[in-house]
Amino acid sequence: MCFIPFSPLSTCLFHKLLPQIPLKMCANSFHFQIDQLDSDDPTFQDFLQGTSQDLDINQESTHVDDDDDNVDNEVQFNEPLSTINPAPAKNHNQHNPHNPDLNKDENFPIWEKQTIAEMNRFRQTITSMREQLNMQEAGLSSMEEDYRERKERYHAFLNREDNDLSGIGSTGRRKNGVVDYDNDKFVWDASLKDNMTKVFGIKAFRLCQRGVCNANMDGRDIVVVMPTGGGKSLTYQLPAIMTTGVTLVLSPLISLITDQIMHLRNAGVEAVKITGSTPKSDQDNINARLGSMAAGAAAAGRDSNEKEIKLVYCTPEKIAKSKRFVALLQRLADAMKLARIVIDEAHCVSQLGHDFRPDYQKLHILRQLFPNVPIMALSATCPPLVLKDLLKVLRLGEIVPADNVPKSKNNPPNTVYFTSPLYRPNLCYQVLPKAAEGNKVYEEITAWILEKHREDSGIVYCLSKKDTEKVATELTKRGGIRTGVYHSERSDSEKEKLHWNWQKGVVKVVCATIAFGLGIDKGDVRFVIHHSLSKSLDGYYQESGRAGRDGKDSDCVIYYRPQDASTLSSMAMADKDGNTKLYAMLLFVQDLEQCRKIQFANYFSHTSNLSLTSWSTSSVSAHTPCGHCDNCTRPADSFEVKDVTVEAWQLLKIIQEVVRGGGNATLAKTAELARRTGGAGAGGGHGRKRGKKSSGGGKESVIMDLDAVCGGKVLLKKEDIETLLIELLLQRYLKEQYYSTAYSTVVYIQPGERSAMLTRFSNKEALATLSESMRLSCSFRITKKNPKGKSAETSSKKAKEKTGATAAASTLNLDDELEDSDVPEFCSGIDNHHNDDDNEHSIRKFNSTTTAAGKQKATSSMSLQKNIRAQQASKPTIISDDEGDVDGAFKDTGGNRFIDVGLNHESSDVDDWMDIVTTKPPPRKRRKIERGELSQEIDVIELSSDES
Ligand SMILES: Nc1ncnc2c1ncn2[C@@H]1O[C@H](COP(=O)(O)OP(=O)(O)OP(=O)(O)O)[C@@H](O)[C@H]1O
Repeated sequence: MCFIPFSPLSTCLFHKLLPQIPLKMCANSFHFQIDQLDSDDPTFQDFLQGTSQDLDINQESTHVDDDDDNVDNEVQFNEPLSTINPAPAKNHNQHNPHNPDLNKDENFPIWEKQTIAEMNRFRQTITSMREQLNMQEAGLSSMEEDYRERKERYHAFLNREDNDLSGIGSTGRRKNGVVDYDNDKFVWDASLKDNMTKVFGIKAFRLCQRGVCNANMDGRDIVVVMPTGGGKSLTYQLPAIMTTGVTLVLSPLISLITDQIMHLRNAGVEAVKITGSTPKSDQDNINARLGSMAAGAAAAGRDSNEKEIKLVYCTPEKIAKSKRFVALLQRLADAMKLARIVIDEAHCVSQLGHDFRPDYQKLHILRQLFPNVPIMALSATCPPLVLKDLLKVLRLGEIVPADNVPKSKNNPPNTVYFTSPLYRPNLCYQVLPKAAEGNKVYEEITAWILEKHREDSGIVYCLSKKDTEKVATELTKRGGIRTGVYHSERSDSEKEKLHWNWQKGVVKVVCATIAFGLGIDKGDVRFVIHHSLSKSLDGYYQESGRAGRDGKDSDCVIYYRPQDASTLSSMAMADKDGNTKLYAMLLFVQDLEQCRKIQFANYFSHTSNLSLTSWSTSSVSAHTPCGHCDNCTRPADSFEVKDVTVEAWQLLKIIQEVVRGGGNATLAKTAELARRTGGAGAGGGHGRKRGKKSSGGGKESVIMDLDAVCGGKVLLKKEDIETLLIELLLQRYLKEQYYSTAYSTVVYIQPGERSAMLTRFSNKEALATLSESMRLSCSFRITKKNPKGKSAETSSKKAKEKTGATAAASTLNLDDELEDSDVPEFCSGIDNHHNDDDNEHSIRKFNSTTTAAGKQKATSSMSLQKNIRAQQASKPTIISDDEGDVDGAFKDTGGNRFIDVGLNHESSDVDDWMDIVTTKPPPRKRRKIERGELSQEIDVIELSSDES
């Protein structure tokens, strides 16, 4: 509304000359409709030209009055009513002596000029006011829309069957001041379901999807932990299409983004991506569309038929690097058009997670830049420290469970935490023994696939790029299986082609490193095979979870042999908590008795904020065996639990002897040595004896005198010895020692902190005095009839009878023992981990459990808690070789003997050198091994001529 002071005379003249313009009288002003002030009107022109000379337009007194309902288009003459008396021309002149006398014709030219100038200024003012008002109108209509929506919700709430007026504040509020997003009724319920079916073709919510959608619709900060394939995408895509504005989704992989965009577009949802690979013209177009959303489409003059963008996908790198994009988001947020920010695979935020991405850490700016925009973090695995880190990095408030959210939003607002049962009953877990020879492994995997899933899609995860190619070739060669290879060195176009071929079923089996799979949305993956162990149980859960996303029965198989542990260990040592995580994985695969589901449940409920209920379903509790995994279905005669106290003592004695002589031994070589295989016969003397010269001339083999060292060879199969060695490692009777060279890391085993509990006995007969509780037992697979011809079942039963109580008692006893040590206490729950980062995984305890047959079996696995403590107590020593020579594996202890038994982790097929060389410390003139020969000769040491 304009207030322009006119002199009373001007008012009268104006009205007289332009009677078509309505003159309104207000309490103290006159109004002319500006619309009718047509500059082309001849009368108006006349007025301007000749008779309007007394208009006194004061530009500076013009102002906008937003409160007035008559908005604009009126000019107000804010003279008092009394002054419009026609008589007052004189008075006017008296009041305003500078005004010329209208009756004097000679003054007209001056007035004319002044008036025209004034009128032009007046017009400009009106134009600028119109613009301002248009913009305000746009803002007003969006506020009206918002208001209408809220009003509807409010009325709907009042009409709810179970409404409770004392809780009103927003939808879904209950009397006791909390919201239950999972169960309360909400005004958008019907529309949510409608859109889910119509747009996404999904008939019913599953897991916590409904609750998450409700919390999203209510503008909450949210953390969602749902299993892979659980349906996390729907929980933000559905609210996105139902709310005003755009949802920003940050996702780590371009392939994943492309996949999501494709699905959304097929569903008719307007989704776009802005990544480094988006062509500039596309980016400009998207930016322009978002810009017009921020400005209000009408104001920006965009095509009204153009669909509004509902989801924008980009990588975290884009946020970290593009100021222009961030500025655009800010404009959207200011215009209340940034509905929410979704962070997919949110565990990548944390360095403690298994997929850390540095650019995710920069996402802390989101809360700073957009304090009012809700943030949603999604993940499939989120251990407590990762969750804690995630909340910290993203500046999210304290978490509250989804069924008990305080109605008032605190500052900072609470984060609503959703978690779903991680147990997926359609996945059948199995650990199969892996043959020592590579060819046999390929043969077995091929046979397994052809027998179980001849026509199905699957993934074979391998440890190295080389392995992926080898396995793929072998599967095709041996079984005609159509395979593809995926690893980080494949080009983008190769990866894209493989994705396409796999989706279409042209490629049946993808042999890949773990780079493959994050976010792959292929529902009918019927099997996931691990050619080697995963580095952690979290990783394994995630990788294996890519099977059966459509809910149909699928297989998850690990081929395991203990030697792989060395390879993994050398890789894990560089990671924070790497060994702790690997040990959990080893406990999983070593266990032949406890249901896999229960193992997962125990692990995750202790290592993450996930309660055990995450592993229960509506029908079964977390500790009810799944009934279909290998351990639930394992025939009783296919494994035996043996008392291995003597064998453990022997192995420790051997390793002790190796170390005493200044040598090192790998797991594989210790197993060979213990069985007196790999070369010459037994010797006497100090337990070691010079063997025959090697054909190379400079090398010398020495075999340990097992009779002298440990009363004879260990009477177990090689693979059983390896299994036992892993068990001893997990129970701190052994520890690892790493030897790093420029090319690789070799893992040796050494006596651990608990070894003295056995090695203090001088001979195996003396072990008989060991109390039952101190004896050790271990489970072994039975692949053939045992040598004595007894049935495996009988022997197994006997063994169990003999050792069952022992194992349990041993566990207890060891726990007691540890109570006095100064190892920190372990606790569960996120809050208890504040000052105990290293203990993250130390709080799980594997219990013996009921098998499918309903029998309580003794387990040889001691409490993992103790294992972890062992880890902390005995941090591995890393010896580094400054020279970087491979042959630097030699360890000079200053004595006369030199023993080195090694394994190169880079090749699992290496026929490792296992000789023990007795000699004085050789002079440092050893042959430098070239890169090409590394895998074959890592531990070869050439002696000087005088010692040969
Ligand atoms: N309620 C539902 N009923 C049936 N199918 C569903 C439901 N929700 C999602 N899906 C389907 O399940 C599949 C997996 O969903 P989605 O990709 O969202 O899983 P995710 O949790 O993101 O998995 P990942 O962590 O592996 O990325 C999709 O094909 C999706 O259409």
